[in-house]
Amino acid sequence: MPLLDSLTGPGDLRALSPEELRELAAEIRDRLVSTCSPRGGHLGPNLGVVELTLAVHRVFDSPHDKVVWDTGHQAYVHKMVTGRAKEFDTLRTEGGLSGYPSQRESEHDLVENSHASTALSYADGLAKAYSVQGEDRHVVAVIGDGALTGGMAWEALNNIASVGAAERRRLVIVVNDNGRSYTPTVGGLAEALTTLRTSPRYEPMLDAVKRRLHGVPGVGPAVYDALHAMKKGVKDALAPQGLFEDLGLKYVGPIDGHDLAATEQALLQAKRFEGPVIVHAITRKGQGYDAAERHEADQFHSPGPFDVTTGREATKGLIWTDLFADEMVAVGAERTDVVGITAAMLHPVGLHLFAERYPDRVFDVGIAEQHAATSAAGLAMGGLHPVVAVYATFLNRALDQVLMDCALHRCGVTFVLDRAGVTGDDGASHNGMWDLSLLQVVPGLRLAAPRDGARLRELLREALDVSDAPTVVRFPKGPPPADLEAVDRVGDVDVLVRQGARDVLLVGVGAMATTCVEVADRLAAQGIGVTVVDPRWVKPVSPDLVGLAAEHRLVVSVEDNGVVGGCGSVLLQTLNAAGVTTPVRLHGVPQEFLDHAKRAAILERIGLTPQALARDVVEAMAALSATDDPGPVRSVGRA
Ligand SMILES: Cc1ncc(C[n+]2csc(CCOP(=O)(O)OP(=O)(O)O)c2C)c(N)n1
Ligand SMILES: CC(=O)[C@@H](O)[C@H](O)COP(=O)(O)O
Ligand SMILES: [Mg+2]
Repeated sequence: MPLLDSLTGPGDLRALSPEELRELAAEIRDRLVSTCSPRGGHLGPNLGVVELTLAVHRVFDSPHDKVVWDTGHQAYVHKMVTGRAKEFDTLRTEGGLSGYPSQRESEHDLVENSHASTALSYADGLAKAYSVQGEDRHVVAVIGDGALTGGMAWEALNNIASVGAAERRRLVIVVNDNGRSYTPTVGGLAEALTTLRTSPRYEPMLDAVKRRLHGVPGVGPAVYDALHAMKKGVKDALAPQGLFEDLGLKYVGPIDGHDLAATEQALLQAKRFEGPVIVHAITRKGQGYDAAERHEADQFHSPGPFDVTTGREATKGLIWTDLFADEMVAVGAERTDVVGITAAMLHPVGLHLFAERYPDRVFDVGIAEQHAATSAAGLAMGGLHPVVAVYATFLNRALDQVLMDCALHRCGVTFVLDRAGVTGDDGASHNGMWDLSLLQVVPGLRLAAPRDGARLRELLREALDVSDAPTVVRFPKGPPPADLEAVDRVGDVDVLVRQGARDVLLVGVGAMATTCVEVADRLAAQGIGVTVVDPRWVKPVSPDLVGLAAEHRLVVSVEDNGVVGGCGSVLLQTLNAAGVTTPVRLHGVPQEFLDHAKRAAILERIGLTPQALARDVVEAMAALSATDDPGPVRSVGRA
């Protein structure tokens, strides 16, 4: 049996010899590659933390000591060594292991949120809790150099470094510094880390002294502390004043995060400190798998399925992002005022082609969506039209900036939200099911949801023509449907199907318009008259949509967003305010945290399929015909 499969928990690691640890690290890497090959996953980040994870779990005593992983995408090794190696082949499959920590899976897992830059805040809270309760526990937070560019991390560091009580907080911050988010990490912080990373390696010299002293009778902590004091002097002489020491934080490193003994040594040293301490580990994303190490775009940050031997990824078909990327290049040639902003995701959000063509007109702000939004307001005030391209779920943390910096000042900023709607594989905190609800509260903001590639191009350009309010264009993960031409247009509402009597008005939001057309086909077979419309701009609600609703017996809205506060809810409110009494049924994503699974499987489970929707409409029409009342306004799923 492979050593890896014999592990029952982190305690087993402490009994392994250096040779066995090297063998285990190799087995882990093989398992990472073989498991990610057929299904994709965060291979690069996890290959980079094999030794670091082993060291953390050998030096600290999880779950008594708490280990927090920032973003959590690099916790596969942690899962393997905390008793889940045998089921690791179920990674990111429905009902199997999540791709992020999961409290339901293990007592060793704590933070499930995959939004970056939060680990230090959790750790600060945990360390305070244990200090207040007088509990003798360590808290270890592992945070990447990319996540360290996020504002929350610095809010936390400011608190962690506060003098006084901090001395009693046993908090070890491991900076996993591989110099990259997807692409190389940007900004002054990154440059400072690079300086530290490349500073004269006073560590090796010091380690050489320690190794010689190791095992010498009488050489104990006091000697090591004296060495540390000496190191302080050496470091000041050889290495730039610590970025972190200016904050008053103890700093250990930089160390080679792939040298297990050195990493353990540094963690042991940190463990002996009473107060917060930073261990700066230098690692390499993709370490140990040539195809990942050589992958120039992002070192296999999150590849799709790939061939183990060649490292070649399965060809990805056309996705919505590609259409956006292409249109931005075209816009860039026509509009010199248009600039792009990414939060450390240049390729994933599709700004890479624009950046290649117009390198001076794209700004990578690091993992800093709040800064992205407000700096966009500044860019607009300065006479440009910024396009802020982020994944929908990551805009959540910048709601106040959209509201009080962009909208309050009527700034012409366009937010392009990729991965809007159910994304699936990455679990609850990645589904883009919040934006259509959250953004409804922003006065003046205009929100568009294209149903296909042609409308994406149209609506992006319409958004760029709005200079006195923020605009939003949102689209889902994966391939776009075929272009679907309107058969008519009522005001600014596209009519996609008009068949039979005006029984049902099906309002398809964004990509759900195609689904609604398929629903109409099923309803026709039942003799139910249907009009399918695509509002294109879902905020504000078009008066033409209100007029259409008034002409029908039943309105059914369908959106790839949470049902609470989404487009359907707002349409209902608008109809009520207009005195239109046509009953409305809302279909959307249940207002819940959804477990990971494929997008299609989740849409099936929550009833956002033509079959399920058609069934519901037939039931409603039957009820309407019987009692002239289709039953209470229903939102699919639990609010
Ligand atoms: C708020 C937020 N924005 C963007 C992302 C997407 N994202 C996931 S991992 C990652 C890069 C993280 O870099 P780093 O912290 O250095 O970890 P590494 O992958 O290098 O181990 C990004 C941008 C996210 N998870 N959360
Ligand atoms: C961890 C993280 O936030 C990203 O790496 C995300 O998992 C990528 O998602 P896509 O695969 O949809 O680009
Ligand atoms: Mg990194």
